[in-house]
Formats: sequence, structure tokens, C-alpha cells
Amino acid sequence: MAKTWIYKFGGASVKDATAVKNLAEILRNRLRKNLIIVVSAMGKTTNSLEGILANKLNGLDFYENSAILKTFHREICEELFPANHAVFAQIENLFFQLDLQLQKPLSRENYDEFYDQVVCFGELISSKIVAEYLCYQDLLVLWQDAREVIHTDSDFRFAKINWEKTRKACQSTWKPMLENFPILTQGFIGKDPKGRTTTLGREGSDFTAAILGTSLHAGSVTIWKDVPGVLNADPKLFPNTEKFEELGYREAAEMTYFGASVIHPKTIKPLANAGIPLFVKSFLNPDAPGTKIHEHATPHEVPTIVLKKDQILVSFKVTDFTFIEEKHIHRIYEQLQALKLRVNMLQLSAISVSIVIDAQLFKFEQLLEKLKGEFEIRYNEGLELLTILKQKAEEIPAFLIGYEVLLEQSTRNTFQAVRRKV
Ligand SMILES: Nc1ncnc2c1ncn2[C@@H]1O[C@H](COP(=O)(O)OP(=O)(O)O)[C@@H](O)[C@H]1O
Ligand SMILES: N[C@@H](CC(=O)OP(=O)(O)O)C(=O)O
Repeated sequence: MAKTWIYKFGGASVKDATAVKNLAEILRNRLRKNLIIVVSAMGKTTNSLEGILANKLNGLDFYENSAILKTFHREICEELFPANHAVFAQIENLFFQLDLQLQKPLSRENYDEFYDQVVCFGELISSKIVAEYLCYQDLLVLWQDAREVIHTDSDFRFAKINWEKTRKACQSTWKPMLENFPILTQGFIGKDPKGRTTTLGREGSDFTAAILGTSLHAGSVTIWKDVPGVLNADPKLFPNTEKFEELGYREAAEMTYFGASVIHPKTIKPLANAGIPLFVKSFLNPDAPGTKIHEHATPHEVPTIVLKKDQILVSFKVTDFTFIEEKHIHRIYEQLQALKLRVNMLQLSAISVSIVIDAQLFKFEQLLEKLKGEFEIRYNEGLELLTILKQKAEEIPAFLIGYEVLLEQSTRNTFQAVRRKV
């Protein structure tokens, strides 16, 4: 049987009508049977949907923002299609379904499940528009609902994949279709055992591409980005970046673990286990080689800089004149795990445990609430976690000029500092 190939186009590559036209041009010479195209929501649509949810939760007007989102998509369609095209009714119908969902009651208790039933519309709407446009351009693709094959548990907003069920569904339903047509589908979304929509975590469409690639033993997975490939730092934050021609799976995984947002952190592992190469390519320069992530990459010594924003540094101090013991760390980790909060950095002293975590809606307050009786808790919000891999000692001070450093750690291969602007 022929190999499957996976392309993933993220929000930036479908952010407006021009971007959708560019996507079609990329596919014009590349579209073939056995290709799966995964698309994300258009531009910042997921952020807008999160804003709508926040307004609804806080009892504020959300219909206006919902109307703005509808206009945004309708105007893209107006640039792409003639006025009588069927896509307008399809998009109208999807927004009608979104409005129905938004009329249901929302509280903190049902927030995560409600969230998934709302934010999935970003990908559903985007994939409809892109699929219709490709067909309109004689680039025939089959629109398929990713929820038919991506099976997850019911951990809403952070759903975990049922790999076996997903693999079987991909092989039995999509593989035969792919023998005749390319498939276009959504990233980020799945379905739980009760048939309810789930999502895989913010920016999870890269992970969808890896899940499909692994389940179908793909020849390769390509994620199309607005950068030339994986660089040694985010070019939006640092000048003079360098592109990697190739990277080993381990190194790429490490970069994403520390927060290099160019690839979703869960993407590398399944591909590495299956030995499937991952290409990161530019949708602005599609013929350029990009970065190849694979097993046999030549090692390099280029320092790599990763910056994670919106960090909170929390210190838990014991209050009874004892020293920090395993039981204290255990208590803190137990609560962190229950709230699905990951520790980005940890430091122990005789009487306190300091951790660095991502700021996440509601979660931090819940952590404080759970542990305030057991520890004296202090925290600083609005921080940045700077990580430099393969650091050169003499280059580090330049990264800290104009910043106050609240916590610092260094090993032979990794330098980390929690900093805030002074
Ligand atoms: N090391 C890095 N190399 C390249 N881009 C990076 C890196 N770290 C962060 N980025 C950022 O990742 C962005 C691309 O990822 P993302 O915006 O998530 O893509 P999409 O949502 O379109 O799939 C780039 O625009 C860049 O700002
Ligand atoms: N639309 C979702 C999923 C995603 O992966 O998007 P993108 O490919 O644009 O990062 C999000 O914004 O989280």
C-alpha cells in the first residue's frame, strides 16, 4: 500500500483570504492521493472564542464578539467565493450551532467541557472554508471530521489519546479513502467515548498531525509555519537567529519542553517512536528546505534560546520550624497534578519549595486555596522563564541586562533564569 503523507497548516497560514489562496498555491503541485491536510482555526480565532467564553462566564455581553467572529469569517469567504457559493450557508449553519451551544448554561464547574464544545468551532469553520476553496480551485479534497478517528478520554481541554482506537479508526476508515482522494481535516479536536467533542490542549494541531502520521505509518509529517524552519530562538523575540537544517528528535523535544512554541511539545515523541521524520517548512517560501527533524541529525553547538512568558514563581514555606521533607514536596505535587499544572522549574531551600508554573485561568487560585493552610505562600506573577541550551557563559549576562532575576539555575548544558523587566 502507498505511504500516507501529512501536511499541517496552522492559524497563521489561514489567517485571511490571501493566506488561504497561498495555501492553495502550495498544494497545487503537491496535492495527491494519500495526503492528509490538517488545518487549525483561522488566525487568532481560538483566542476570540476563549474571550467569548470568558465574557459569558462573567455575565458580560458575548454576542457582539460572536458577531465579530462571524463577520471575520464571512468577509474571508466573500474574498474567496462567488456570492452564490454553498459555503455561505455551511458557515451560517456552523455559527447557528455555535450560538445554540452558547445559549446553554456555563459555570466554573462545567467550564472545561463547555470550552471544548465551543472552541472546536474554530477548526470546524476553518476546515470547511479551506476544503471548499480547494475544491473550487479544482484541487479536490475530501472534508472529513477528525472526531471520527481521533479518540480520546474525557479529560476536556487536555484530552489524552486512545492510541489503539485511533489507529484502528484511521486504518479502517481513512486509509481506504486515501487510496482515492486526499483528506482535509481539523487539528486540535477529538471525541470521547460518549461522543462528546474534546480538545488536545492549546496549539494541539501539530500533535494531531503527529497522531495521524503515527496511526497511518506516514512517510513524513510537514508542519507549515511563518518561519523558515526551527531557529535557535523565536525571531519575534530575539534578533540574529540561525536556522537549523536538521535537528535530532531528542533536541527538538527538549526545545519544545522548555517552551519553543514553534512545535507543540507532544508532537515529537510519537514521531520519534515510529521513526517518522518531521519537516518544519515556511508557507511563505514553500520550496526552501526548512528544518528536518529525524533520528540521524548531525550534532551542533549552536546555543538555543527559549522564552516562556506568563510565568508565576510560587514559594511554599513551612510554618512549623521544621525543614523541607519529602512529604512537603509530595503534598505540593499532589495538588499540582490534580490541577494539571506542570512545574517548569523547581528549587528547594531548607525551609521552602519554589516552583515556576504557567499562569492558567482559575488554576493558580485553586492551588493557593488548597495549600494555604499548610504553607506560608508567596508569589510573583507576570514573569518570564528564560532557558538557554548549550549556553556560552560569556553570552549570558547580555540576556539579563534590564531585568531583575528572581531565580537562576545552571547545569553544564542548560541555563535557566526567571526574570522580570525593571
Ligand atoms: N525556535 C523557534 N524557531 C522558529 N519559530 C519559533 C521558535 N520559537 C518560537 N517560534 C515562534 O513560532 C511561531 C510559529 O508557530 P505558531 O505560531 O504556533 O504556528 P501556527 O499556529 O501557525 O501553527 C513563529 O512565528 C515564531 O514566532
Ligand atoms: N486553534 C488551536 C489549535 C492550534 O494548534 O492552533 P495553531 O496551529 O494555530 O497553533 C489553538 O489556537 O490553540
